[in-house]
Amino acid sequence: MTSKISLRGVTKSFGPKKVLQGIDLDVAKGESMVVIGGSGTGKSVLLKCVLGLMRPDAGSIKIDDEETVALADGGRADVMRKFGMLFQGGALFDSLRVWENVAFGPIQSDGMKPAQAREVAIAKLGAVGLGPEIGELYPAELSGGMQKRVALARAIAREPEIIFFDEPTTGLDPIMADVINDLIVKCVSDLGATAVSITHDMASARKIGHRIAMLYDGKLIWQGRTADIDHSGDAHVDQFINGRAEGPIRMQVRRL
Ligand SMILES: Nc1ncnc2c1ncn2[C@@H]1O[C@H](COP(=O)(O)OP(=O)(O)OP(=O)(O)O)[C@@H](O)[C@H]1O
Repeated sequence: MTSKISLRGVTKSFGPKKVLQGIDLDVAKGESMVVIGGSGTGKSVLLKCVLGLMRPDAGSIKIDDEETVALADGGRADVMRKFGMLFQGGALFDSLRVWENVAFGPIQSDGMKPAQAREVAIAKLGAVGLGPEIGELYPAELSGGMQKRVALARAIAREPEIIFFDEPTTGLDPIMADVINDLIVKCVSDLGATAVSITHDMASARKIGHRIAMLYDGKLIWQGRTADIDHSGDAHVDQFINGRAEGPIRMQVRRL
């Protein structure tokens, strides 16, 4: 089976700081992969490398078997068209109405006429449980949970083949986080999309991931089926998923 996304030997350093030290990762078509790891372990750097927003120092990143690391702007734009993205914090445009936020991709990237894009936006808002009246509001008029729903509607508006979720539950209470997790699962499965998420929320990782990979010290120290993470046999994974202060992972805290 060919992978939708395939990384081999991806490395990235900033000066002397080696953030990624040889990442190998395969995500199959239609699979939902979640990358977990503590703060500062390089989850965002990894995501930016796959998105093409940052260039790795070495290694290969293939999307649909096509090498993307050295692509020039035109080829890069073609690959990016396959992507949808839910940014941490939503990143909605404050000055646009909700429906205009959701319609932004279809209008800007696909050249869809505004009237048709508005229909699409209203349908996608419906898919995340928001009525058409919400489309007329501005983001500032919505709660954090509703903003996340709008951001999800925007991420799926162009029916992307691959959707990236950056800390999708950050800032939400546990119940709203679970609602968003359920919506992510539903939207990804309805689209038949491939999903890659980064998070340190284990409840979210367990709910949305078919497979989980853990990033630690620049490497993916464990990857496997979500159901197997409780029996990983790795002390670092055990400490992380159980949220224990004691264990092989040492947090950098300044002593008072
Ligand atoms: N553009 C950059 N220049 C220099 N250092 C960077 C840059 N981007 C990231 N880093 C460093 O790389 C390391 C990993 O950062 P990254 O943001 O990927 O962590 P993370 O796992 O996403 O953390 P968090 O969960 O807190 O968001 C950090 O030490 C960070 O300071």
